[in-house]
Amino acid sequence: MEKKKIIEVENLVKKYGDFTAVKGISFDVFEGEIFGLLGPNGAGKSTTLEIIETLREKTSGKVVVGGYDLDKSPNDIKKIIGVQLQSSGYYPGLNLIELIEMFGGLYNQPVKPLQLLGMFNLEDKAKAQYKELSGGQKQRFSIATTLINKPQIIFLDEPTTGLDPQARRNLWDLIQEVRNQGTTVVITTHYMDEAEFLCNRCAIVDSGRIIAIDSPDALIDKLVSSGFERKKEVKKANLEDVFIHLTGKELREE
Ligand SMILES: Nc1ncnc2c1ncn2[C@@H]1O[C@H](COP(=O)(O)OP(=O)(O)OP(=O)(O)O)[C@@H](O)[C@H]1O
Repeated sequence: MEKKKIIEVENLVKKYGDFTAVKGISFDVFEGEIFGLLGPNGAGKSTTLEIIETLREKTSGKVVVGGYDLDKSPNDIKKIIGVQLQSSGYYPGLNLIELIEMFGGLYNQPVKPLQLLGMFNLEDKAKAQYKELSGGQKQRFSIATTLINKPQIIFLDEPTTGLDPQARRNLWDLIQEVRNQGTTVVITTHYMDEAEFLCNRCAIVDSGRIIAIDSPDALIDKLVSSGFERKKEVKKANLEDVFIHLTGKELREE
């Protein structure tokens, strides 16, 4: 079956003054996949994401999201996407239930705060304020809020940065669950293990260009077939396995 394109990016360019941060990149995201943008600091990942999210002006190129052209129908795009807010967007006086109700009001959507919080293991924190949450809980809440307007696509910019191994793995499961429920996920990350675990396909971005795009498996196979070998023999476990084995999989932040 032909996979349906939900995001089409063609020859996207972004200049900041004389500096060209995004140098004519093109890629498609298919419906129902987890698509990763990987790359070193300053590669242009966030810029690209923010343009697709309608939060930043592009210099040139074409972007189509859910069939809507960014130049003609940015407001239609806004309605079908879910974006993580900066922490400053969470009014300090409100608890998690009240925040979800407020966003539901803004999006004109009926919400079931406790059900949403339950999906993200936050029902115990329903009456807490955002600032009282641990790092992992904050990330889970911010991903939960991306779902309030029942979007077709959510965008996650480095969702597990700064989290401990248990919280990261827990978030990976949640992101997969969101995708399994039918939402397309676009994610940026610096963690290659994360991309390998989560992404159906990923684009590797360097200095504003896409230098490779495929499934993690295919990218690895291509490197191996070129004769690449790891210098050190790989052990059957790594230090993270030791850590998880010793400290368990349960979340520690509660
Ligand atoms: N508002 C801005 N004005 C000028 N230059 C900017 C602006 N925003 C980003 N840049 C520059 O554009 C380049 C790409 O930045 P961007 O944040 O998109 O990279 P990134 O791949 O997301 O990096 P990181 O992994 O560090 O988040 C960087 O060189 C950055 O300094």
